[in-house]
Amino acid sequence: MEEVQLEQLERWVIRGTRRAKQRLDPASAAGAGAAGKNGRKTSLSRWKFCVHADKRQMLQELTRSLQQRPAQAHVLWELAACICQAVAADGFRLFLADRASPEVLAQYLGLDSSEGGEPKVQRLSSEGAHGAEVPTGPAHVARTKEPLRLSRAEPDPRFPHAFHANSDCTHVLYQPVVQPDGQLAAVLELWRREPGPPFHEEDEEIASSYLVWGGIALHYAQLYVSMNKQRTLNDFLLAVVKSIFQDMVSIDALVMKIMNFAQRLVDADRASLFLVDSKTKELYARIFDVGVSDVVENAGELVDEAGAKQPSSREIRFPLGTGIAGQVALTGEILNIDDAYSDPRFNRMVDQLTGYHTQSILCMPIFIRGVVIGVVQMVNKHVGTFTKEDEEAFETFAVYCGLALHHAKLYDKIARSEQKYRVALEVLSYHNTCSEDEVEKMHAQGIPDSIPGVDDYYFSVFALDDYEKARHAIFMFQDLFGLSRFDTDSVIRFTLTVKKNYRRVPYHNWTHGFAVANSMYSIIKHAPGVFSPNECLALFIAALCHDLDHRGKNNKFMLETESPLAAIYSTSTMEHHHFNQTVTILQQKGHNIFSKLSNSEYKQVLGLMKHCILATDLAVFFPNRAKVNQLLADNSFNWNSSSHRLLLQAITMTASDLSASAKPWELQVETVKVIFEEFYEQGDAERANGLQPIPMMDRNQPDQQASSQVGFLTGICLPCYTLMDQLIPSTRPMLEQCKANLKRWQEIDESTRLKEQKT
Ligand SMILES: Nc1nc2c(ncn2[C@@H]2O[C@@H]3COP(=O)(O)O[C@H]3[C@H]2O)c(=O)[nH]1
Repeated sequence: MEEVQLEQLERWVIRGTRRAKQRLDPASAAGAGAAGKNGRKTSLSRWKFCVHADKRQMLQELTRSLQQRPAQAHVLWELAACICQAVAADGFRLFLADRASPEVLAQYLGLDSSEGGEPKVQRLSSEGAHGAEVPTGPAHVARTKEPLRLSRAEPDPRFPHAFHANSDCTHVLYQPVVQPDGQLAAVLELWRREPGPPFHEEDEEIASSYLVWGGIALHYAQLYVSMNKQRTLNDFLLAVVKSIFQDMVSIDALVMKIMNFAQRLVDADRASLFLVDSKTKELYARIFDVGVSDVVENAGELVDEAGAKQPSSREIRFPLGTGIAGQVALTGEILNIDDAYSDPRFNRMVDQLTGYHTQSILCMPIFIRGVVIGVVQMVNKHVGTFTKEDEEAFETFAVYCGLALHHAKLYDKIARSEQKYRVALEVLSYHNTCSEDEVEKMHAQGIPDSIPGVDDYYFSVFALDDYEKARHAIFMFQDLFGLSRFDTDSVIRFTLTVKKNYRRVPYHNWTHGFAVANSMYSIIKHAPGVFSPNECLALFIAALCHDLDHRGKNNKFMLETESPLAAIYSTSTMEHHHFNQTVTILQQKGHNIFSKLSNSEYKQVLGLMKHCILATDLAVFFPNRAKVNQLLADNSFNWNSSSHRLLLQAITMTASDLSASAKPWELQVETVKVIFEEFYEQGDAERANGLQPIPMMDRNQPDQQASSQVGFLTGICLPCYTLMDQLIPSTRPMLEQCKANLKRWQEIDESTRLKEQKT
């Protein structure tokens, strides 16, 4: 616009249009050219200076009206008024073309000021519907997309009814309004009365030239309208997505909102949502008749006067495959039907039931993971029938409807399984907590003030029954921490419930849990001041609980057999579970032994306990050992560093966990017996699962025991107690006994080999 004169641009466009016409239809273009030569001068200069020659002004006016009301019909109306003035016509009529069937014209009557500026149109059809006569001139121009000039004095035999006897117009010019894509947008009719001159080719040119500019305005009008529409749509979709994530509870309201918007978007009279009942292979109305004031939501129920929901006797439900909706549900394909009653698939039953008259239908499937779960139906477009554009817009909404429903289903599922989980937990907690009788009994019996020898590194746990072990555990707790900061009943209850939550497996049972707690007690007792009181608390309770609910199978087994536990925790699977079990017990009524701790202390102790229980995974020991070794080699172990202290706690946990290897020989042998029994049970289970157990777990290779013990003590236990000896020298008896046990295992291994060589 800055580089080129308006008139120059105009000439180019007109010439360009002519050339295109010539290419399409050389004969008629040559004829038109000849007529031009024989007729009056066709120079544009003649009208250039007339009323609206300043098209800049016209464009400005059009732009202004566009901003106020960017509807295409209105822009055309404004343009027609300009042309009418420019060619000095006495009046005009504007016929709008239907994009789907351009030969169907509707007369645009401008804006109705009585209805707040609503556009008024009168539909015309070839039969002259609504009493309106079809003017044959516009119909002809709509077909040919060529201008047409008629005069009363020179009747054209093709249009015998062009001039009414009672109308005073004597000359008419019909001008097609064609869009850049070649689609007919409208036909403009201009007329003159006596004594006005007939229209000439020059008038056509003037009109064409205006239409060039009008085309630009129209183009922008459409861009503006679609941009606005898109913005509204985007805003709405964003709101929908937000709602899906934010107010999960009001999903019904959300679906309703989506339906309402979709209905307005495609200008439908009613909208409904049907869902597939996969059990009965039926469709039923979930939301029916959006668009009327008393929408029936969940058509299986109706709301009575008092507001109570009552089952409806007229629930809308029909078999899959019946009707348009049923067809869409069955095939998963969109159906856009102009006249429902002339479609054999239409199910008239619903109209009979509701008394409503269905005309046009736009029906769309809703998919969840490729399966049709329902259909959305838009009924009766207010003007005309549903277009391709409606289909496209509607498709987006169907996707969002699906998304909302999918979320609703998932949410419902989650809510239900949460309830189920709670019920299961309730049942479990009843069976997995100790009885009040047991608490009472322990209470009545009392906790001894001292138990000689219990803090000895070589203390034997085998002499005690399960109940006595619990009593000893409570004693050790009381001895380490006193009972002033703790509720005695909670400590008793907690210990008895921990006992109950160890399974009856050969090795990882209550005896082992108790033995590890006892070793931890001995370490703490022999090293006063090494650990802080809260560290002691975490270490002792972690040791007592460190194998809660162990199933006698290791982490590798859990992973290989795809246990749900391994799905939750891919590393340190069982250790995470042991810690979770500990927390679960603490949360049971009357079990929170830490209830008197301050919030920050509680948090600290629980955090340390988690660290300590996770440290019993031997996979964690190796890197820990390397780190501590390095610190000791560098002489940089810092007792005030919290990370160094965490490392020390982790090694102390391992030392307690493996303490059977540091017990006198008879106790070591007794423990190894049950360890191997458990290993063999795992080996059996692996075999049953089609896996080959490692030799140590293969009950057909019992000769492996001594050599495995040599390996285990050399590779893990000795390094652990050596570290402990360096960090806490009072633990030396553990190291010494471990060395002695290793020697015995080496001897046995040696003799086993000799026996093997002999046979
Ligand atoms: N071979 C062997 N393994 C042991 C012995 N004591 C403990 N373990 C293993 O060391 C592991 C330490 O962590 P877990 O208690 O989970 O499981 C234990 C056993 O798998 C033992 O005396 N011999």
